[in-house]
Amino acid sequence: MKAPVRVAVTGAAGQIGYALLFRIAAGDMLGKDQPVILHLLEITPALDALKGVVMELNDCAFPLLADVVATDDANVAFKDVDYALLVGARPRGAGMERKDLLEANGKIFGPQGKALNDHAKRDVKVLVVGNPANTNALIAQQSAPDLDPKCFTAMVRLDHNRAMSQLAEKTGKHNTDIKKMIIWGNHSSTQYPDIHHATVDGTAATDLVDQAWYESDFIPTVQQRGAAIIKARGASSAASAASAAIDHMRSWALGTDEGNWVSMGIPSDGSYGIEPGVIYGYPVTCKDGKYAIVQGLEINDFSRARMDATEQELREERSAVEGLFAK
Ligand SMILES: NC(=O)C1=CN([C@@H]2O[C@H](COP(=O)(O)OP(=O)(O)OC[C@H]3O[C@@H](n4cnc5c(N)ncnc54)[C@H](O)[C@@H]3O)[C@@H](O)[C@H]2O)C=CC1
Ligand SMILES: O=C([O-])CC(=O)C(=O)O
Repeated sequence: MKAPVRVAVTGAAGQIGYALLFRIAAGDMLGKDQPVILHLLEITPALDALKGVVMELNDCAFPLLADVVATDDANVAFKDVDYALLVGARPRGAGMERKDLLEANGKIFGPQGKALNDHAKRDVKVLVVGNPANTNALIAQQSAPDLDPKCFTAMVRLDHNRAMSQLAEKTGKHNTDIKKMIIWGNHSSTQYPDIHHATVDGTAATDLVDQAWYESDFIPTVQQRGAAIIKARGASSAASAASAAIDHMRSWALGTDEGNWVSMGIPSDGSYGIEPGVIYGYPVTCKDGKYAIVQGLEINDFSRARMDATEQELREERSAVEGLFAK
């Protein structure tokens, strides 16, 4: 049996937390041979609710759950952690854009970035889920000068999965037939779901669907899916978000499949002409616990305009939060 690894989850008593913790403890994220110690962070008023979640975790008698730490202190929550899923943040309501949450949520991520800087393992893998995820990840990263910026990622995997599902439905195929989907940019309504490199059961996706459907149906459906869920459910996506978080971390830790890639929000290194530093959705392959941007893809004018628009939004969000980087 492997030695246990430490996995921090913030907002552990929230909706996504409730859909996430039990799957991590069951081995869905890091494998059925990897014991985990869960470190659960909540705000003080939610500690009672968190106690109930811990009771339920214990009641599952999971073979892989080695221990649980429940706390309202980020310094305790991030002590020696190998993985950190930063979920705890307010969700948006109907009629809001995710960036409207920056004021309420941005201030959470400076102190948490600093606590990670001071206490986490030096190769910690951080996934920011709390919205607006890309810019919150930037705030955390900028507040952790002693950690490699590559430790910090934001979730665009839910968008990636949504895009695969839409394309599968349109072409009458299964999700597993879709390869090489891309979400470029921000987890927001400016994100650019790109099918120019995608294949469906080995055939180029662009040969199977027409431009009108791509432009006027597929792209807006994927961009607006979060809002559509809020309208239908009266609450933002939780189970699908938790599932995407599991997918993101599993790909990063255990690797991507040969001949395929996934989308991750990562600090830009300037690839594809994107402003260095902003946390931008890129196609990546993962191996041995590291991700690498897929290079050399041909970008046409249609794609370029959309990649630039979502980059522009990320630059604006960055300008708005520079005061929130913790020293
Ligand atoms: N990146 C993505 O694809 C997605 C992101 N989200 C975002 O995830 C976040 C969480 O969503 P839900 O779980 O549905 O919300 P929720 O309101 O059910 O749960 C959030 C939890 O975070 C806790 N919390 C608040 N501040 C905290 C702090 N400083 N430290 C630790 N915990 C804290 C709250 O007490 C609450 O229990 C929201 O910002 C939502 O917009 C949701 C879906 C997809
Ligand atoms: O739309 C929201 O606010 C929640 C979210 O990020 C998503 O479902 O993609």
